[in-house]
Amino acid sequence: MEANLSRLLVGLSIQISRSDGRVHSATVKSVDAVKSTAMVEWLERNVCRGKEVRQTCLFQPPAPGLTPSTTIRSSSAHPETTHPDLNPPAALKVSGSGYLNKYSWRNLLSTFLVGRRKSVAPQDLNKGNKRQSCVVKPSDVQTKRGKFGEPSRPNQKFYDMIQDFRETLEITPLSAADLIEPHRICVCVRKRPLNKQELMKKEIDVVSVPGNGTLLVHEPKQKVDLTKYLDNQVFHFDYSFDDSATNELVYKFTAKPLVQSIFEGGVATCFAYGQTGSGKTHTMGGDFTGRQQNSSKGIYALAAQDVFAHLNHRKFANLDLSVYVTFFEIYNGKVYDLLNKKTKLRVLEDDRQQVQVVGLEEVYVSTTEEVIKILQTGSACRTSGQTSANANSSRSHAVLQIVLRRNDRATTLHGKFSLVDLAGNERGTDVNSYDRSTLVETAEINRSLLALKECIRSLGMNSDHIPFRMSTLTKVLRDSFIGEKSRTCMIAMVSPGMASCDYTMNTLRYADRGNDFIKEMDQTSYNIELGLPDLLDYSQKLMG
Ligand SMILES: Nc1ncnc2c1ncn2[C@@H]1O[C@H](COP(=O)(O)OP(=O)(O)OP(=O)(O)O)[C@@H](O)[C@H]1O
Repeated sequence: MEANLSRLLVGLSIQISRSDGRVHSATVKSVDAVKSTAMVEWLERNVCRGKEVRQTCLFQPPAPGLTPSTTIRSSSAHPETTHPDLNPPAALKVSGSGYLNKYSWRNLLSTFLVGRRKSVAPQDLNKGNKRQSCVVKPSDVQTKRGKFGEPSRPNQKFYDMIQDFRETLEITPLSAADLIEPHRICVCVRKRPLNKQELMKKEIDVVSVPGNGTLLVHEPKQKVDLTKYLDNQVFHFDYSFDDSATNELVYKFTAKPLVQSIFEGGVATCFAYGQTGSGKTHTMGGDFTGRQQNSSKGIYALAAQDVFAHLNHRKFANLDLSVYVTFFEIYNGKVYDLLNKKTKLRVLEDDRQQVQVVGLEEVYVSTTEEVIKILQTGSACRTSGQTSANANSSRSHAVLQIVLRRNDRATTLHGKFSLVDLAGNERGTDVNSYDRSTLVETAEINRSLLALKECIRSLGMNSDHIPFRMSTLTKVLRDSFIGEKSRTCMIAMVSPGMASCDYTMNTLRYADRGNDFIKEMDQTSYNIELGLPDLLDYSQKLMG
């Protein structure tokens, strides 16, 4: 290349593509006419980074859907969209499979439609076609080698891509001092740390939690030509907790705000949802030290502690209330009382549609310590009856109810808080045993989780019809879904490992209720191939 022409390149703003699929702008800083290369630089989290690229790559046309000025950004205060050359259908056509999938697209939309979310540069996600990747000089994404020249972990390349991506994320972790927003339905996500086994296997952590309710899954994928790329999926929730969050922090933003509502005569429900081993019991029942569970550190005990604090508060003292607890398990559609030797109980509905669990033991309690004792007895009963404790416990729903009753003759119900450790959401095909009982068990779990989702969805849409008869779980929790004063919180737990990626995506899709805009979009059965202007138009209409 001519030296003069080379010099003209200096200062040019170009789009570069990274091996993890991100495409972003960079500036040409210098050219080497002899080597026919150019040095390009860009800022990444305030750090200047650079690469040497072949000059020929600078003259490649932009990849389909990527005009140099295509930018979609959101800021926490003012959603801002700059897309002077945005070509909607092409802009959609950026994922490895050709189009952003429905979930990425929903989240991409909600990223710039919901102003309170911080930008995680979703415009840079899911881009990984061959033409874009040609401009990357892979010096800093090359596979790192161990002592003997072998890759230092399986899937090292994906690990590097994820690390590279993380460097660009703006992290705003949730802190105890953050404001708690009132929600009738609150949906959150919690990522657990990699466990010992996963660390030993050098599992890759594929989940990032930048904060502000956002969670990213870096789904490792491979194209037909064996090129590896990340399909980065963005999800938004009311709160997202990273692997350093304590149970106390999770409690503060999820179940704690519901305690007051039961003193105001409401019905509150908190669900822990997720695959086996994702941390449901850890969150609800308390941390494990080896096999020993510290029940005082779980949401069950923290909620009980707050209930007693409220009971003694002068604001509620004149209500003259007493506290009772029930603890039961729903397994294969049947209810078993964990406070009465796992007695099987019947669920009946009277002609006023009141659902009763006949004979359920309701124990009077006056301190948190008593509740903790009851939890320990109940949990032991839950596991002692099983031969394969973990597999079985994860395939039943455990429900702790904290009931407030007036000290009148009829001990009238005042308020109720149900805390539910749901069964693992693994699909039937993923279990090891295929015998009839396992299939029945799986079908029942799927049915109840689907019913739960439908009930929460109907509740969110203020629908007159709540399909609570679809399963025993929703029947038993019927009063959680009806009435003005019902409040619900769902905590979706995810495991961070690459091996759990499919389960994690399932969990997030289940919990991803999106925002009101998304709900309305669902109702109008929108087409994911709508052009961007149509969607912006629609969103503006919705936002009034
Ligand atoms: N946030 C966390 N921090 C540290 N360890 C955790 C966390 N979440 C879970 N764990 C650990 O992971 C393991 C599995 O967690 P847990 O038993 O709570 O999963 P689960 O979802 O209830 O599983 P199952 O459905 O089989 O009952 C436990 O050893 C637990 O201590």
